[in-house]
Amino acid sequence: MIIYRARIFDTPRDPFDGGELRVETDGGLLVEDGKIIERGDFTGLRARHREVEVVTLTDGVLLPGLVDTHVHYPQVRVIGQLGKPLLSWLEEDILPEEVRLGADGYASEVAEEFLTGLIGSGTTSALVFGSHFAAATDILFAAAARRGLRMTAGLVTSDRHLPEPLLTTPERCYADASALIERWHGVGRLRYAVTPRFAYSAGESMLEAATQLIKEDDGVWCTSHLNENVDEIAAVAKLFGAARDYLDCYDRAGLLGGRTVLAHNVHPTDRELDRLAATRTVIAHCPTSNASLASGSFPWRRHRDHGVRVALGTDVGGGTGFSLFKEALQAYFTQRLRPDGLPLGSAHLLHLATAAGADALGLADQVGDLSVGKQFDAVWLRPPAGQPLAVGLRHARDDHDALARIFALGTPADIAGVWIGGTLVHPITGS
Ligand SMILES: O=c1[nH]c(=O)c2nc[nH]c2[nH]1
Ligand SMILES: [Zn+2]
Repeated sequence: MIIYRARIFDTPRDPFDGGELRVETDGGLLVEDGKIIERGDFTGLRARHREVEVVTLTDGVLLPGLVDTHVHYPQVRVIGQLGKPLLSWLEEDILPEEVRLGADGYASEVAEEFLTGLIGSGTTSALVFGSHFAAATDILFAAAARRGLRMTAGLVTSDRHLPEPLLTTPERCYADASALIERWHGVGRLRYAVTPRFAYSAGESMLEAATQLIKEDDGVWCTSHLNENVDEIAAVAKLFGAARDYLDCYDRAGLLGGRTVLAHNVHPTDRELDRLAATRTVIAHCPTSNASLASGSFPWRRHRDHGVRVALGTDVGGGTGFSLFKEALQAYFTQRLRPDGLPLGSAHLLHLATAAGADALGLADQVGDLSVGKQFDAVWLRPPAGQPLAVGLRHARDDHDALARIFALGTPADIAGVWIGGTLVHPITGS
């Protein structure tokens, strides 16, 4: 057993529904076998457990592990290709890089870089777009198992409009994905997600192959893209003549539901929002990507008014990095700039980057906050002395203000420690 002593912030209840920032100013978490078994004021906890080792994290703030609901493994080396819209960005910058993952050695290096980027940014759970190559996707799963990441991922599948090496057939998709499910789904912290890239590149039979995989193993997840860019939406409408709208391409195949996460939805119709809510399908909102690719600004109020579940994704490499602090801040900026924008405070941002993601990924019983019974997935933010975040934390008016400083100023360089299931996965430096 270990007691972690820290200033602890988390949001067990959604601030949109009356929840508030929960704070332990000098708190303690008693952790056994990776699970939090007691929580409270440090002095009281210590008095009840005098023999237990104490890890002192009192400088800085301890947060729940961050949850990224949409991020692309093969794109870590091409983050930051600025100035293009979705389809030309994919064709010119992204897909040529994704072809390179056909070489296993290349894929192994990229997998390590990807996981270092995620974990070093405080992300402890993620829904990850794998590679179009089964071997490269297998390499990702193996690397994530070694690092201990709580990861849901899958083989990305397409049968049109992409470079030939990235294409497959519904039969091959089914066989390759079945083998990966057999090997990885439910192993440790890993799960499988069927991953048709988007309706533009995955035709009806490819979507149906995905549905068949889900039907055969009802614990398998599903992820794809939706309504990101106006030209993409027009192209999809031409390809799926019988579909009512973009969402209907997935709906007709039977892919919607509470274990499906669709990225973007920047340009939804009201009918699509109704249908997303009725099926409990989650939208992964990816604001830096939406701004960088000029896809549009996320109509979050309409999603809320319709009752659609929304979580946060970095969408690396359309997004500009792995940090969910930056991503949440961009979500805040986007809503500030919209006439109908949702007012977001720092507690909303923390909830979005942690508990909302855990709920979206069906992990709310395990992670998302630092309550008793949850796994010890945690991020220790301890900015270097004298840096703006250290100054900001010292001069913050109150806890909400301190949390706002974290979102405004926090970067991976401020993260001193990351734990997943009680195991330190990103070293505590200099303490
Ligand atoms: O943001 C995105 N990134 C991608 O890699 C992609 N592929 C299809 N649609 C996409 N959108
Ligand atoms: Zn994406």
